[in-house]
Amino acid sequence: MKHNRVGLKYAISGFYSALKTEHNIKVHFVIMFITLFAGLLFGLSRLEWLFVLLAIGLVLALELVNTVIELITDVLFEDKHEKAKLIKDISAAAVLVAATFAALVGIIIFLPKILGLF
Ligand SMILES: Nc1ncnc2c1ncn2[C@@H]1O[C@H](COP(=O)(O)OP(=O)(O)OP(=O)(O)O)[C@@H](O)[C@H]1O
Repeated sequence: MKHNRVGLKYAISGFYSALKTEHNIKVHFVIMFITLFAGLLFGLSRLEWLFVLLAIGLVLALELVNTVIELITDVLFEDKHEKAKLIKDISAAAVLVAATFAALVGIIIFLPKILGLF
């Protein structure tokens, strides 16, 4: 139990470090808060919340993994290297796929509600 608490402390510390140093994570964090606020404002259904939360969690988790992959790549390849480029570009592509899915979820759920306001 104590071990779990210590693990959680390190995980939260890792999250703060990533948030402080990674611009993309900051941007996704701001988008997350705006989306959650909009969700509360529009009174999303249980199913809509499920998709929104899944999409947000997927993007944030992949951003964190992408950050780790970038860090490891920088340690392994100090100079320019074809493989380093490939690793970073594919890792960034994984985030892009999740972010695109999240944007689609956002459009499908929020667009009809926003249009309904007019
Ligand atoms: N060691 C390297 N060798 C070859 N290409 C590299 C190397 N490091 C980065 N690149 C290329 O430059 C791009 C930008 O890399 P950079 O390290 O500047 O930013 P990042 O760490 O991928 O992203 P960010 O810092 O914006 O979160 C990478 O996606 C990759 O295409």
